[in-house]
Amino acid sequence: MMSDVEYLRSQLSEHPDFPKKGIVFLDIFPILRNPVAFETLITHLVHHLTSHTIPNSTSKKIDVVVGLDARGFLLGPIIALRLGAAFVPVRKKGKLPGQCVSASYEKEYGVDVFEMQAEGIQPGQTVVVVDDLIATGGSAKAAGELVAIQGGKTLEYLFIIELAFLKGSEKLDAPVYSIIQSDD
Ligand SMILES: O=P(O)(O)OC[C@H]1O[C@H](OP(=O)(O)OP(=O)(O)O)[C@H](O)[C@@H]1O
Ligand SMILES: Nc1ncnc2[nH]cnc12
Repeated sequence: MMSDVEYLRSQLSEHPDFPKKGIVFLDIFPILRNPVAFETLITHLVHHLTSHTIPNSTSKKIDVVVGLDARGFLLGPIIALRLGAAFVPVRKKGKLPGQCVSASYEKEYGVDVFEMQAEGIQPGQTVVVVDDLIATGGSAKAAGELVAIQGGKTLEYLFIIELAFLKGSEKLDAPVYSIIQSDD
């Protein structure tokens, strides 16, 4: 029988030269189109978070799930509801009302800015950051900075896919958990 990981990997689709030449785009949407695969994905991530497997974590209680614009919004709220935690979005600059904190991050061309509402995280709260994929780690690093500015403690960064050869996890201030690692 296939493991969860093998099953989820079999559901991904690869798109060479998208959105531009030289990039192999890994598409998670086939998983979301298939309710059995989507349930397997969410159950796998929630089980990971609730089964004492976060390295160096003294408490398994998670106060806040932070999801990254845009595909982290498809996973974060579901995980937060299953944990009984808050969901807080990180959005691209200029989209969130009220007082915000901001952090810049590097994209392939130039810089972009992420924001979080200032009341999103209280000092001392425990946080996991969720996104579909980590490539260079720039987006996740900026999200971690927003958590730290607010006095939150990031316990872990969670992804479906890690492009391991880019070593994005080395930029981050907490452990990374990814279901699928891609080495090319
Ligand atoms: O590790 P990094 O090099 O920062 O790249 C990872 C980010 O890139 C993708 O989003 P993208 O910036 O394409 O934006 P989108 O979610 O709006 O499509 C992906 O969903 C991550 O958020
Ligand atoms: N190769 C890739 N596939 C999907 N999303 C990405 N975001 C950054 N790199 C990506």
